[in-house]
Amino acid sequence: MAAAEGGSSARDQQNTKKSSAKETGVDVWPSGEAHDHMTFCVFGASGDLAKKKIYPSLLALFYEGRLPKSFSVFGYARSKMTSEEFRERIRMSLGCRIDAKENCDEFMEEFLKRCEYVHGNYDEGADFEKLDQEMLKTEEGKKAMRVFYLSIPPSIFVPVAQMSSRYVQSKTGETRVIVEKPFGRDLESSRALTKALAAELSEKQTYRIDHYLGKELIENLTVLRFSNIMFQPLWNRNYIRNVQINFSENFGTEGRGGYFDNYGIIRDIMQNHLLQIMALFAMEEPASLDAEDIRDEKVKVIRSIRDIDIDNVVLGQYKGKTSGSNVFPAYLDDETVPKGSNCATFAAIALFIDNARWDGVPFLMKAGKALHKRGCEIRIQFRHAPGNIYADKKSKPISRGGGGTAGDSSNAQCNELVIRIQPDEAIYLKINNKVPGLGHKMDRSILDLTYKSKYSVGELPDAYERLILDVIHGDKRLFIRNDELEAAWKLFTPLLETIESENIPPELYPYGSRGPIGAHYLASRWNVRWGDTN
Ligand SMILES: NC(=O)C1=CN([C@@H]2O[C@H](COP(=O)(O)OP(=O)(O)OC[C@H]3O[C@@H](n4cnc5c(N)ncnc54)[C@H](OP(=O)(O)O)[C@@H]3O)[C@@H](O)[C@H]2O)C=CC1
Ligand SMILES: O=C1O[C@H](COP(=O)(O)O)[C@@H](O)[C@H](O)[C@H]1O
Repeated sequence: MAAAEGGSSARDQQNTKKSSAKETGVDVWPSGEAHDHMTFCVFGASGDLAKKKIYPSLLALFYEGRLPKSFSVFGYARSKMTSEEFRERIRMSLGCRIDAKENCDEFMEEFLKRCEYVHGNYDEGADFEKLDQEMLKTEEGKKAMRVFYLSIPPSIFVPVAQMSSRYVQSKTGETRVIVEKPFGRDLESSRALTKALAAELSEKQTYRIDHYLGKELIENLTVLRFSNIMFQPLWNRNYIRNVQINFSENFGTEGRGGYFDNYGIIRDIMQNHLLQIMALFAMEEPASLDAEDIRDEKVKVIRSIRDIDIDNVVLGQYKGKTSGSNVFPAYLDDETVPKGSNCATFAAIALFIDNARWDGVPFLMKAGKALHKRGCEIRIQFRHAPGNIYADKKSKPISRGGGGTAGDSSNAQCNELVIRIQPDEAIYLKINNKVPGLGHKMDRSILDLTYKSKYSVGELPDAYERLILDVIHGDKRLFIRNDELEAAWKLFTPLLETIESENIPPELYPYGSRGPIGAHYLASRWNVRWGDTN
């Protein structure tokens, strides 16, 4: 994988000395492309994602010397504002993870100097021509790569792709386009979107972003699996009893109810983020780290997932709660949500992969909004040690008066590996261990790799930082290929059709709770206990 290898070595060689913002940046493009300028354009520049994620990530990359020496950032949207007003608006959203760093102000000012704004409609050729003219001015005749970020509602993905491909493609270098989710809302609409975009952009140019793939622990999943011999023999049905992939947020859809009601939690989180995690977890070892080899394996395993049976699904929706003087609204209290909506804000699903490695192993996914905490993790529960001489024997205490064994439930004696994706990134393994001393008391201990204790790297880069950098490097490992998308929709569309055609009512759960009780019944049906309830 020339691009990626070049990319990482170039990253490692970055000069991190923060003497001057003017000096920062890479001269030679990491993937070896012959460009000498990058123009990065955000369509939907006045929006929420641009403000929250894209500008802060670009600034962080600039600060770390990851951007090319010569670059410009364009914002494009319908809102009328001057470039100066745009810069002021960006300034308000910057800071975040770099504000405590050395010379931050200097970097911010230097970054803002490279930002320009053009306003126009999303379907007017003349407006895009104007954008092209402004870009050319900042490119000063250099060989320019152009990166377009479609940070806009999906309803206008196609016109913007059309206009940008007709009027603002780079004439001197490559053009790459980042497309945000949602990529459709079912198989049919996703195919239509893919077809319409393919008429304007080649697959090579298209970067479908799933920001979960840019998270540190997700990048590490393949490292953990394929570079540690101890995990390799264990990673299958012979040793793993079940796998749980849990996502929770401790806030509701506040402010996004209108968007959310058209999608629901299965489309918003499971069809993309959690399924991608499951694919990386369960796929066979790729032939290499090349993007196509990895994505080939992901598609294969997604295609091996058994059709989802509605009996293996629990749906929930949060209801309001009052706690002292705090009032937490119900999903249906949001004025942008249609009255009486049955949209699920929580789902739990049992999935099965019909292949030799995973035959019979339940993969339980759980995702919910307005739960008791925010987090995302993978839990791997291993089988019991066969014939375990230390297994619980309540009526037969061990000699030397130590009393106690490894616990009184079979779960307590099983090893569990937890990959905590967020917050507080960690990998830890629960093992049975003898409590030191003369007795024979055992307990469950943890081999703990908590990132913030182990690594002194400070705050980890945001997922968007990593993914934007990968686009600049032309590294597609962490982006969704069209056949992966197709396989994901093939899996979830029949389920979504059943839920919607039968208007299945969700089970209500209180805001801030652990979700509906039904999720526990689902787990026990497969002889599983949710690990995150311990
Ligand atoms: N916000 C988030 O946290 C996340 C967002 N996404 C996805 O990223 C994309 C951008 O998200 P976000 O920034 O929240 O979106 P916004 O709703 O904030 O829209 C972005 C911009 O697009 C323009 N716009 C909005 N609605 C319309 C419309 N109906 N027709 C034409 N233009 C419109 C507006 O700019 P103007 O009027 O100035 O042209 C707006 O500022 C979406 O596809 C979203 O699904 C994905 C993950 C998380
Ligand atoms: O894609 C989405 O992700 C966010 C959660 O992202 P995180 O990185 O903050 O965990 C979620 O809130 C949103 O509903 C969804 O569209």
